[in-house]
Amino acid sequence: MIDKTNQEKIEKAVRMILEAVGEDPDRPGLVETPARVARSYGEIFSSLNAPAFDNYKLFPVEETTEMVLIKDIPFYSMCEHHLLPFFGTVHVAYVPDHKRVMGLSKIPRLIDYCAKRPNVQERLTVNIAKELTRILDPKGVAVSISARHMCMEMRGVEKTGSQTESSYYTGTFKTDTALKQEFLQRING
Ligand SMILES: Nc1nc2c(ncn2[C@@H]2O[C@H](COP(=O)(O)OP(=O)(O)OP(=O)(O)O)[C@@H](O)[C@H]2O)c(=O)[nH]1
Ligand SMILES: [Zn+2]
Repeated sequence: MIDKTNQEKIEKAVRMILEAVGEDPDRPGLVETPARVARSYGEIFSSLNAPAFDNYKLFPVEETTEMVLIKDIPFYSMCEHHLLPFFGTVHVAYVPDHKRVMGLSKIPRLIDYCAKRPNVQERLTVNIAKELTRILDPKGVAVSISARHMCMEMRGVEKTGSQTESSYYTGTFKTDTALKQEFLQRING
């Protein structure tokens, strides 16, 4: 949520942008636009004003499994260079330690937390792994992201449909080649 002062700040800025690009911010279709944009920025960048991610539950287990993998998690973020969206899917795996696992729904929540701020894809990839490590201290984490960047599609080089892939591995995913292969096989199969 954005407070009243910042809501008004964004509204003023959007009004100025509309004027600068040659629009009439007072025409009926646009009069509510600055306020709408301000509210939507409140959602799109919601993690900027949020405290550290603490909305999770850890559950004790009698025996830990091998890799826990959640794949094809959709995400939306904003490129920090152009403030245009980039979006796609995240695959996250971790090997539990300390006989505890994370509530499954909290992993997509954690991804949203990392995504809802200005980003580059590489930092988003690393941040997801670092947050999971902070929370779970697992034996290893693997994060793979495949995304489409609107700054490369609707402007600039205009490479429609191009996909940017990034990955980050820690712990056993770095040291155990077979484990990493299994992760890659599972996300690609
Ligand atoms: N590494 C990385 N680069 C990104 C990401 N999102 C956007 N970019 C790039 O950031 C760069 C910014 O380059 P600049 O030359 O400053 O900006 P620009 O003149 O708008 O560049 P063009 O997009 O090539 O027109 C571009 O090459 C974008 O493709 C990202 O998530 N990761
Ligand atoms: Zn961009």
